[in-house]
Amino acid sequence: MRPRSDDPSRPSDGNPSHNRRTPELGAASTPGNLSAYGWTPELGAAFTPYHEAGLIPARIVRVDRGRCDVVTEHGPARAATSALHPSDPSLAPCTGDWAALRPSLAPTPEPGPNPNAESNPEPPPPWASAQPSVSALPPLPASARHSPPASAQPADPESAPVPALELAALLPRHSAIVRSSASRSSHGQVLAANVDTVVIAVSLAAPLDPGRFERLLALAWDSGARPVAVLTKADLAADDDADAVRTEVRLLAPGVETVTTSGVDGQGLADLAALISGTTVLIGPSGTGKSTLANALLGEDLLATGAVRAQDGKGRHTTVRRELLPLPGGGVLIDTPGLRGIGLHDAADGLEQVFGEIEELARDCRFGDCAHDSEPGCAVQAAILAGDLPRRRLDSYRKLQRENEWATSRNDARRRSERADKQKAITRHLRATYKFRDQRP
Ligand SMILES: Nc1nc2c(ncn2[C@@H]2O[C@H](COP(=O)(O)OP(=O)(O)OP(=O)(O)O)[C@@H](O)[C@H]2O)c(=O)[nH]1
Ligand SMILES: [Zn+2]
Repeated sequence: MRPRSDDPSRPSDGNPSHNRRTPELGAASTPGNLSAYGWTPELGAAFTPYHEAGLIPARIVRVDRGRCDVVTEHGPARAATSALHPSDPSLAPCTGDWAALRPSLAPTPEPGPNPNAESNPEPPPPWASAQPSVSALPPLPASARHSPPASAQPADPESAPVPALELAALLPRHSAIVRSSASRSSHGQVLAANVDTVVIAVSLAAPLDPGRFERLLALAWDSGARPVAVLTKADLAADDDADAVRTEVRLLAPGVETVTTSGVDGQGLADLAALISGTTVLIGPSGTGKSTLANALLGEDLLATGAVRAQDGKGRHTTVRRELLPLPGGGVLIDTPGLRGIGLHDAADGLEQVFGEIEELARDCRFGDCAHDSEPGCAVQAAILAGDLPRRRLDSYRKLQRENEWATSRNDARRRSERADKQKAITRHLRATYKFRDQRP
């Protein structure tokens, strides 16, 4: 089992053994430190130009206003995100992103009381002399080194000192979990980047909601990651009921690996650990046991489960910390609050994959644009009549398509209006320029 010393988000709890973290960090700060967070030779190759420019690679652990927690070869650090301001929020830095860091151009204020710092002064970085393998990289400025928050409460970003590092660029993502945005804006919001495995939790203690499962499956496929279905709370289900749900899930998700688990008797947890690889996220309805699974995979109670969850001012339960945590068997787990209760966004490809049998039938419809209603020669309706396709599947497909089209069209409308705004701004600028020129003597 890997030592957990490089875990940037482990809360300090006053336990003196945890306060010995800094020297341990040094020991773990070989390039292997970053490979525990998913660094690969391919990323190394993609990073070459940044490396040549003197930038250092990092993975984003958590983002808050203007700052983010990252992990680098040298250990955890804090970096400003202000140098990156993409007009499309879906390109904003997010948990799981790989980034290139450079020393911040912003003046570093006097080191004041840092709410993130531990009470004991930090010794000089042990990697500076002990790790020749990393000395080729610029060492982190002292003020950028970062200790995990002293409590689960996130530090007030306004009062924290300006980090001495900033994100200079994000590496291209190979996958992303995107949520359709809240009503104020119509951009998709990326909840996790560079995800390899999406674990969809389905509770055996409640009746299966096929539509909800199909929606999550579409989202998983659409992210570019590999879905895995986990049937949780096996201890609460009669064997026959569990078998029925398993059969239905396999029908809904052909080719998707399925495991049955219980957080109470531990069944299936090792199988799940063996099934996931790379960067993993857990999605599923509230109360299905995601935190319980996460804790089992992590081997520690790092994430709050239902019983001890904090409540925010609105009386809602919230998972307090946004995290990216290395797993004992390799790989990392991302658990962000937004991943809970996720919707659908631009997931057309994922939907076609989930409803592959309908797409296949539709190829035999007489009309290319058949809506599968009452068109003559509709192969989909024929399959329903013949009992080969449950009507519910077609209804669910349509419902999710409508939802997806709505999210997509909102996004398109937004892009159009942004283009128009930009054009107006240019016109205004030109007008002002002409006016200035015309007024000159
Ligand atoms: N009997 C039984 N209870 C479980 C199991 N897994 C989780 N629970 C309980 O179910 C409740 C919800 O579990 P969580 O792990 O917090 O569920 P969650 O999916 O993380 O919930 P949200 O954070 O609301 O999304 C808790 O009371 C757990 O103790 C299980 O396998 N068996
Ligand atoms: Zn048809």
